[in-house]
Amino acid sequence: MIDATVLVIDDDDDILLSARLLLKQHFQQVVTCKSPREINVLLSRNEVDIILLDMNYQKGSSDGREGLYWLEHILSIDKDYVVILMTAYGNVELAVQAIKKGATDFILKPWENEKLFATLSAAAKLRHSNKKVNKLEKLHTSLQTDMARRFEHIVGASEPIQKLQGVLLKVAPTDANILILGENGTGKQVFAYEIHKHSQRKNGVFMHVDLGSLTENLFESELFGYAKGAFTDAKEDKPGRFEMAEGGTIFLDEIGNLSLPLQAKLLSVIQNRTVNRLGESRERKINVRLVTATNMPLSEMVTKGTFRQDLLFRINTVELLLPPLSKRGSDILLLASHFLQTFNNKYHRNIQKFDSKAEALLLRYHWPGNVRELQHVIERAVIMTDGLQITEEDLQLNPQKFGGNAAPTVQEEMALGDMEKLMVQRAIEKHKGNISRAASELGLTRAALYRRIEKFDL
Ligand SMILES: Nc1ncnc2c1ncn2[C@@H]1O[C@H](COP(=O)(O)OP(=O)(O)OP(=O)(O)O)[C@@H](O)[C@H]1O
Repeated sequence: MIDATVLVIDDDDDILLSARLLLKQHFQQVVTCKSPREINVLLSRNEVDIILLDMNYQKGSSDGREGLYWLEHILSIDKDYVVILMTAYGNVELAVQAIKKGATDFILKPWENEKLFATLSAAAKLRHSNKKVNKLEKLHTSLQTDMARRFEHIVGASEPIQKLQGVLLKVAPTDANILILGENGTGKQVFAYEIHKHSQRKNGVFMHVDLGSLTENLFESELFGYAKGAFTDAKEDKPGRFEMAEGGTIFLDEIGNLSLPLQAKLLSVIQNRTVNRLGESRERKINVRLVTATNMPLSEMVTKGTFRQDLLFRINTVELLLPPLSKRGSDILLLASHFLQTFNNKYHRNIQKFDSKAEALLLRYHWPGNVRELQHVIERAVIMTDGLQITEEDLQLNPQKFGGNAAPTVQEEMALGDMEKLMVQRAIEKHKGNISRAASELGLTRAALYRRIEKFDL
């Protein structure tokens, strides 16, 4: 039984009866009616998928004009209705005209049952895939809107940020590969999305892939996809992220974390602009714009032999170096006000501003965690503040972070929690704020390390 509702419209009772008898054996629901004037009511009452529409209604008419009129009317209600026209007169001209106006197919009366069934079951398939595409388009639009809301826009009026925005606007519309460098939390992802938003691909997908979180095993299946049976759990064919980003932008974050063998695999995809799903020999062409980011010093890594020079040359057609927050002057206050607004909305608060001492502290502090840290500090302050202004105390900034040498020494009776905090602090200092490296030294994932930084208020 085909899961579709067919509406048959014809002024001849015999036709309606034989259509009903035949079609109800195969289709979930069959609705019939004698006059196209009932179309509006019928379409609003039933979830109709296919409409089988006669071309002539008035006695003696055979030019099919009425049919064309009602066809247009139906498609003006919803262009995705699948309409099959029928007529007793074999008129090729009319068929062509009907198809041009959006009919899906045409059938001659008297019909052969097999032919009618074949036409309608093909129509049901078409309707089904139209519905699927519609659903996916809606999902895509809502994801895009959601994404745009999440990233909003780049906040910053300082000279370095203005310059970067100028470069961004120049290179975004080209298809050049862009490498974004900068410490953790400087806004690499925000810039990557901004590039996408100003590119020719802005209506396509923006696919973010955190390479740092992919294990060696998952890398290929996740990025390039796999064929059914390629490995035990491969129950069906699955496209990889490159294919899913078709026509859009793929943002490969933490590219400095890739091992040399994986760098070679990625290079070959970028060079050939094709992917091979695991377990499949076929090469699939890809059309994606590549944006990459890392907080690691890729040039130094090339010198040390831990990053391939040819891969670096492929990805860095244009390089954007995001400055640490402490080098952005009064952007700190702009960003702080921006986050104050965001969290006022989120927590239904109405805090007006920062008092002058709090502002001075925000400007003085050196922000090792950059914009992300500022965001967390303001969120916490919005939650904790009782008054209408955020004070120095509300910011709860750790004075140890002002100097470099204030780290505590290990004491014999140090509590476990303090010990953990000290280890985390030292690892971050040792790697100059490079979270990925500190995390790998501590044997933690980046997310786990971020949780500890939050927990210990570092
Ligand atoms: N210029 C900016 N304007 C507004 N928000 C920003 C800006 N820069 C960063 N943010 C916000 O700060 C947070 C951290 O930014 P983002 O994730 O882009 O940093 P990142 O450099 O990609 O970090 P990581 O290296 O840890 O992945 C995000 O919530 C982002 O929305």
